[in-house]
Amino acid sequence: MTTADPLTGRGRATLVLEDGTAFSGLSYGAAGDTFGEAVFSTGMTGYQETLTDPSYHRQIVVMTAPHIGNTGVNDEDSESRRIWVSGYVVRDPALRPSNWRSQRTLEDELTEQGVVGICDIDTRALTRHLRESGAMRAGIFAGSDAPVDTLVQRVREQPLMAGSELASEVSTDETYVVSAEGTKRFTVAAVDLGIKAMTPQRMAERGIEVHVLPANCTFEQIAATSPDGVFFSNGPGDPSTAPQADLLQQVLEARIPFFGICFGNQLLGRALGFGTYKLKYGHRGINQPVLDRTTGKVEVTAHNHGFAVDAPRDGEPVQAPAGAQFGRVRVSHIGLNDDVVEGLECVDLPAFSVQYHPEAAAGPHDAAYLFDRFVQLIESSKGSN
Ligand SMILES: NC(=O)CC[C@H](N)C(=O)O
Repeated sequence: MTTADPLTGRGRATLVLEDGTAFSGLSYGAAGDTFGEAVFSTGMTGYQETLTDPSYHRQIVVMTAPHIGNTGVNDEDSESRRIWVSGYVVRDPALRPSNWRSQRTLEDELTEQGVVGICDIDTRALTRHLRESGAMRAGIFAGSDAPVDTLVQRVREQPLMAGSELASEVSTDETYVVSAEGTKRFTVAAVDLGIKAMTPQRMAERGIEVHVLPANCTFEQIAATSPDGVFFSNGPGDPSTAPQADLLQQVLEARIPFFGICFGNQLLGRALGFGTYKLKYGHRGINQPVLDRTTGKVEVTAHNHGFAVDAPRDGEPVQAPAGAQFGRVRVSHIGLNDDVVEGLECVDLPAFSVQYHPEAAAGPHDAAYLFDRFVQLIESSKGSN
C-alpha cells in the first residue's frame, strides 16, 4: 500500500494518460482504479450539475477552476439520480464548504458514490496537454503501487470514446411524466438519451406535460403519447453509433415538431444525412459564445460536447443529404471560438436543434428563448394543420 501524505493524510494517487504522461497527486473521494476519456471543463461554478450530467458517463473530468467543493452539495441541484463522471480531477479541494444551501461535502458525496478522484495535481499543465494533444483515454489509480508502464498499458486496453454507444447505459428504464406547471398546453414526448432534470423542467414551466421515454423506445410508443412535439435529449457517447437517428427520421417524416439538445442536435444532423466527427478536445464550460443567425445576437452558453455535426457553415439552406422528403436545412447557430456547428434548423419541416445547453444547469440563461421557440413551433404547426 502507498504511504499517506503527511500533511493531509491522503493516500497517493496517479493519473495516467494513454500517451504515457503521468501526474502524481493525492487521493480524492473513493480509493481504487477508474478509467475514462480525460476531458476538461472550464466552468467556475456548477460542479454538482456537471458531476450529475449523464453526458459525462465514461469520462474523467478535469476541472480548470482551482478550488472545487467550496459550496458543498445539496439535494436540489443534481441533474440526475447519481454522479456519472468516471473520475474527477481537481487542483485544490475545499476542506470546508460554506454555503447556506450546502448539506454535505463534495468529497463525502464522491466517496459515498464510489467516485475515484485525484487532487493536488497541476490541472493547468494537464489541461494544456489535453488541449495540445486532444482528449484521450486515462486512468486514475488511487492505492496502486504498480509501475506507470503497467498503468499505461491498462489505460490503452480501455474502449475509445469514438465508436461507443452509451445512451442506453444511462437512460431511464421506464417512461415517466413531468407535469406541466399551471394549465397544461401541450404534450411533448422526450426521448431520454441521458436527459438532465432541468430540461423537462424548462418545458413544464411553459405549460408542457413531458413524457420521458427510454432510449430504446419505438416510434409507436412515441405516437402513443399523442405528442404535440418530440424532444431528443443530450447524452453520452458517439452519435454515429446511436440507433435513434432512424427513429428521428420517422418523427420528421410524420412532421411532428421536433427540438433537440446536444446529442439530440447531433442526431438531427445524422437523420438529415450529415456526418458527425470528434472534436480534438471538445467544448465543456459555461461561457461559450454562440451566434444565433436568426437574430444576429451573440449568446453566452453552456456546453458539453466532444462531437459535432459536419454541415455547411455559411448558413445558407442546403438540401438534406438524406433525401428530398426532409427538404432543406441550414446551420442556424455557430460557435464563435472555433466556427463549430452549434445549431440546425429545417426550412421545410418543423424541426430545429442546438448543440449547447439552453436548460442552463449550470450556466447562463441567454439561450432560454429556445424553449419558447419550441412552443412557437408547436403552436404554428397546430395552426397550419
Ligand atoms: N452533452 C451531450 O449531449 C454530449 C453529446 C456527445 N456525447 C458529445 O460528446 O458530443
